[in-house]
Amino acid sequence: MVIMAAIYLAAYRRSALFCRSHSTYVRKMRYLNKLKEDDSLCRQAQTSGTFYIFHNLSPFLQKVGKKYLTPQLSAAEMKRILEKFKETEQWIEKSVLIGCSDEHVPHFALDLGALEKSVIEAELKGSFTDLRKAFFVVDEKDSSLLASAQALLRWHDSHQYCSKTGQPTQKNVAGSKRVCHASGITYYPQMSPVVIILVSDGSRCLLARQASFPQGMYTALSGFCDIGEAVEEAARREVAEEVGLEVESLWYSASQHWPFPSSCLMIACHALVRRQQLEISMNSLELEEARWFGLEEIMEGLKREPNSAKQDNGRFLPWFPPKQAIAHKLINEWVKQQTSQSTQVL
Ligand SMILES: NC(=O)c1ccc[n+]([C@@H]2O[C@H](COP(=O)([O-])OP(=O)(O)OC[C@H]3O[C@@H](n4cnc5c(N)ncnc54)[C@H](O)[C@@H]3O)[C@@H](O)[C@H]2O)c1
Ligand SMILES: [Mg+2]
Repeated sequence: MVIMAAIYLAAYRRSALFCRSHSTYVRKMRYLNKLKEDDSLCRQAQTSGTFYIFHNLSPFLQKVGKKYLTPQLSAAEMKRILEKFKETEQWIEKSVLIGCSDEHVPHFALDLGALEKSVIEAELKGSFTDLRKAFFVVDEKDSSLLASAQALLRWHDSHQYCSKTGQPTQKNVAGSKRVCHASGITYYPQMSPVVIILVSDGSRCLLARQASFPQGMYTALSGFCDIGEAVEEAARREVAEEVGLEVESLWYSASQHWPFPSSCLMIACHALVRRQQLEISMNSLELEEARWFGLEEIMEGLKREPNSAKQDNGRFLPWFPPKQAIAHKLINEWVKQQTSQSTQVL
């Protein structure tokens, strides 16, 4: 069985690599899809793949100089670590597929939460770091990879049982689904859709803060989509609920997976509100403050670092979310829009 799978895997890789009619990207996506669908192919891929490790959902990082790296362990290194703990290779079965290289080396994520953290850290010369820190200190490409790997590990951890029968669910090898064999129900990993809206009146934009935010930080309005709601409806409702304004027009900007507090799909939009009613009526159950910002104040805020925001009188000057957050992109786009408008007027 294993030999057959190995032959198949080698043949599949060869055909995928030499198939000139498709781009590298298309071949890569097809290979990943195949690994999700074919358990024996994926089990074989685990023996030649690389592993990102986590401990109770905290990713493993290594600090090299001032940089934080996210090391990938080879299958042989994984085996060595597990043997050190007198654990069998069956642990590898707990890993989930999170991507592959252009050369079709598959990448997996594995949570070693049941093993002694300090021993692994000493052995591999690094540390398991809370994602709330790790996400902001690693390279941007690595931060989105860590976020989606953690989201998938978290989903498996919290979907061990069928919500209809209470029986244990089984993951497929890639970890792209779980099945309850008693009821036949298949569960797929989920994200909660959230709209994030940068409201503008044409020359100012509206930012808000919740009491739980770090001091001085303001961001765009946001909220979870209700069941059955379209993105446009959710955006209009959230603006009405949180600041009492009516959206006149709305346009999509981009989307992002956001891992805090757990797996949201952020759908980012710009909105223009009616000029006749610009007075904010804030919902103080959800927000601590919501106000209009002019272009100059936004440009100053974008330059400000959180640790330079505190003034001598103890108050904080406004600062905005870092580049990893889609709110940052919305604010930057608004600035570009404003500055190109003023150039056009001149
Ligand atoms: N990446 C970014 O730039 C960015 C910016 C702002 C907010 N966010 C994220 O957007 C998310 C939602 O923002 P919000 O707090 O303004 O939402 P919100 O205004 O909908 O308020 C949150 C409340 O909604 C309820 N709720 C409804 N459905 C929920 C669900 N599926 N999961 C959790 N709570 C649910 C809960 O009562 C919760 O307290 C947060 O996770 C936040 O981290 C990301
Ligand atoms: Mg909100």
